[in-house]
Amino acid sequence: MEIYKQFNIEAAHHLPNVPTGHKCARLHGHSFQVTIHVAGTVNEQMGWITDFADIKTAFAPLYEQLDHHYLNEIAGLENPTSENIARWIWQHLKPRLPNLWKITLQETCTSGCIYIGDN
Ligand SMILES: Nc1nc2c(c(=O)[nH]1)N=C([C@H](O)[C@H](O)COP(=O)(O)OP(=O)(O)OP(=O)(O)O)CN2
Ligand SMILES: [Zn+2]
Repeated sequence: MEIYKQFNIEAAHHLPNVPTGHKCARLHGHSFQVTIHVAGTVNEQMGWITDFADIKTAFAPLYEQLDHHYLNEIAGLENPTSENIARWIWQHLKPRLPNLWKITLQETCTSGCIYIGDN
């Protein structure tokens, strides 16, 4: 079974490697929606896979680094595309949340990224 918890992150960025004239070369902001998916078996005593609060606790240090920040200034996010942000979250979260299964990162209403690790 799979459970998830959503987080909203307000952040600014620009994309440094886009062609000249691309709109994303300019500084702009997004209300990113990050969804952390965890998979596992249901503990029958508790009736859950993992307490949602444990997902929140594991994600908290990353949330603090990302929310209301300029993403390009974060080590490893010099080119903060949806793909690179999702991968960065995975790399930092997986050691703290071993049953991490999938990260969905919605950048705008119509665009985003789904990442299940580079396995
Ligand atoms: N594969 C990717 N393509 C783009 C990314 C990305 O992270 N990965 N990022 C951007 C920009 O950050 C841009 O702000 C968001 O893209 P886009 O969907 O083009 O934004 P709009 O809301 O302006 O989309 P419209 O549907 O044209 O209104 C660009 N590409
Ligand atoms: Zn953008």
